[in-house]
Amino acid sequence: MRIRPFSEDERARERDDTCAVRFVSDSSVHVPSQKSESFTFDYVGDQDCTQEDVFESVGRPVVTRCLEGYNGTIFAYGQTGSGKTYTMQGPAGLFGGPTDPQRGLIPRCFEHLFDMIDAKEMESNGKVQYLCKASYLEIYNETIYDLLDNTTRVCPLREDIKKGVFVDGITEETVSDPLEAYDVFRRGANNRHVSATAMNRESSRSHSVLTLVIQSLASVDTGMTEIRESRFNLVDLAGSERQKSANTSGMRLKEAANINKSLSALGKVINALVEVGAGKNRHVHYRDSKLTFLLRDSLGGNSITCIIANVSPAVSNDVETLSTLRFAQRAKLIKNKAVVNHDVQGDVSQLQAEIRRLKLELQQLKGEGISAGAIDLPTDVVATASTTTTATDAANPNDVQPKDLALSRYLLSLSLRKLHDGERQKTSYAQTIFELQDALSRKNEAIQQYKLCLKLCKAENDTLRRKASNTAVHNAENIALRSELGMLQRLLDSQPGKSTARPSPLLSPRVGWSIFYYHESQSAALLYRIGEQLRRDDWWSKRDGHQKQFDNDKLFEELDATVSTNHRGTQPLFPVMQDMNELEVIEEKLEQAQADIASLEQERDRVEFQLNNVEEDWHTVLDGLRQMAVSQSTSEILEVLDKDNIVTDEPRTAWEYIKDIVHKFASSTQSSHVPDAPRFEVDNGSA
Ligand SMILES: Nc1ncnc2c1ncn2[C@@H]1O[C@H](COP(=O)(O)OP(=O)(O)OP(=O)(O)O)[C@@H](O)[C@H]1O
Repeated sequence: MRIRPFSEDERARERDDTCAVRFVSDSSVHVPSQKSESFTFDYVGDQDCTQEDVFESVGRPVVTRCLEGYNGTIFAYGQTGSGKTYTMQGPAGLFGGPTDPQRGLIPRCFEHLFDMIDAKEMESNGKVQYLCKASYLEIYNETIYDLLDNTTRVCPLREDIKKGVFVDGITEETVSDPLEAYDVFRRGANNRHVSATAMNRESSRSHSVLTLVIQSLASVDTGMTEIRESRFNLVDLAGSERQKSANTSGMRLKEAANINKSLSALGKVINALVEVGAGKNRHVHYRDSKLTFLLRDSLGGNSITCIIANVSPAVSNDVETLSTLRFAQRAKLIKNKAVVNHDVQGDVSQLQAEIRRLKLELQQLKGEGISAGAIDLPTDVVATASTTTTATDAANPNDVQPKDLALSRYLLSLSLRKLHDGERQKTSYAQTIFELQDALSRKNEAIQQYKLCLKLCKAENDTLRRKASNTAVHNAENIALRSELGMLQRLLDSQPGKSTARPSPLLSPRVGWSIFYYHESQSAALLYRIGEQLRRDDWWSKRDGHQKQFDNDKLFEELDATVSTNHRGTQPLFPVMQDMNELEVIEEKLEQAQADIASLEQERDRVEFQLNNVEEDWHTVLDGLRQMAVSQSTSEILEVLDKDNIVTDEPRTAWEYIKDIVHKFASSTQSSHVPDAPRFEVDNGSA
């Protein structure tokens, strides 16, 4: 674990420069502001830890083992801006060469690697030769790019039984000294996706993997050639970040989402491997991300793997720091099984010679009382040895040379390696079987889901069938209703005084009920109900998707058109209600009309009452006039009436009428005769 120094920004922002991580001992720490959890690591570098310190504790041992033939991987893991790139490469843009104290782990590993290669080659007097090839890739937005190819070529990830997981078509450049290796590294690093985020001005937006394939050819005494090949991965992961604090958007947000997704896949793989290590039966989802699939061997297989957990000293980052420490602590529980990757080659005569020597070796071992079983040789070797021992013994028992002992050890090591390889193969087959079983169970789940879907579809189908048969019943009912309508129509048409003309929509059975417009209200009410039934059927038919059978809307329109053209100038008995709203409007109008009628009737009563009063008044007037006529002449009566203004000017006809009556009374001998009360002409407007 490595804590980087405070950055300028953090110094300005934090209230004091107390480090968020406290040392409990040389190799264990805790984060006081969070839960007091302690973490123990192989090495803890504080803020003063140098690049040299990191190299000595991680780089040197791994490079040394890689030269022996082991695969090796070094990861830098941590929150964005925590110092991963600084640790692996050095300060941004620095490729200053072997003298720069700030250069990171990668350049230092190159230097150590080639120093050791030189030393070994010299020591072996040319019997051992090394070959180094470098490739450099990045995983950006879940796509693998070859960083040594300026065309930013996308490379597919493939799997092969012999080669394992590999990047197809990636550029591999042979490097024979640190300077050539620096050059490859510099070119690739310049092609990386880097951009400024709120947390880091030069944030790596991808995971980068620099791989050195180290091969060695060594001539052994027997004239055979031993080949060793190891892969050394130097991985600078992209930093995890919280979207909120990273303040990213658009493309940056997509990058961040992909980074977080692949880091979460890495976390899950680590967790699963820890559980597998604890004896649990877990499937490890290497294929969930390109990163975990590419580095499958480094994570849980044949590799010596180190993770450098980079953390920030700032208290404001303590949540991320805690998460990094927990990740590293879990990863530390994984136990990989690293083996030397070697093979032996030789021509036929060399191999035959070796077999002869091995037989002698066995013979000697037998002579020394060491059984093949005691050294756990493969049974086929033992069998071959026992069939040939007697003959060899008899021929020349003293022929065994002391150097055959070395050969025997070699044979033993070969056998053990074979066993080891067998074991590895068994493990890999077991893993494949496990993966297949997992895939199978997922397929089974999918099949179950399909079955469920099928069941639901069938149920839906049955419902539709049932509805279809309901529709058939409705249709049958419709036909019956139509024939009933036809019959009613014929009945009504045959009534005297009724029109026998058929409206044209009757040609369409569905519109048969338009005969309302020609029928008595009793029949029309019945037909109206039938029509409503038809409309309801029509709605159900539509709902069930059977509206194709009748284009009812058109028919109803046709019906309305018929109403307006064919009703022979009379109002239809029952208007066609296109919808309930129209019905409501008409009902409202009806209510309004009824209210109007009621108020008119009131008015009529009032007027009738006044008329009665007027009639009574007239009787009184006539009585008065009659009495006056007994004692006074016509002119005298008229004079009195005129003088006292008894009869006003309005209406004038009343005055004329009174004069007429007075004359009549005067001329009448029968004073009891009472003329009728006058009738005034009332014009329509003044009612
Ligand atoms: N040990 C250190 N000493 C001095 N400066 C450091 C150290 N570690 C990191 N820095 C500085 O901190 C800044 C961020 O570091 P760096 O870019 O390595 O972070 P990172 O973890 O790679 O971030 P990202 O995931 O965003 O790429 C850089 O300016 C770097 O130079």
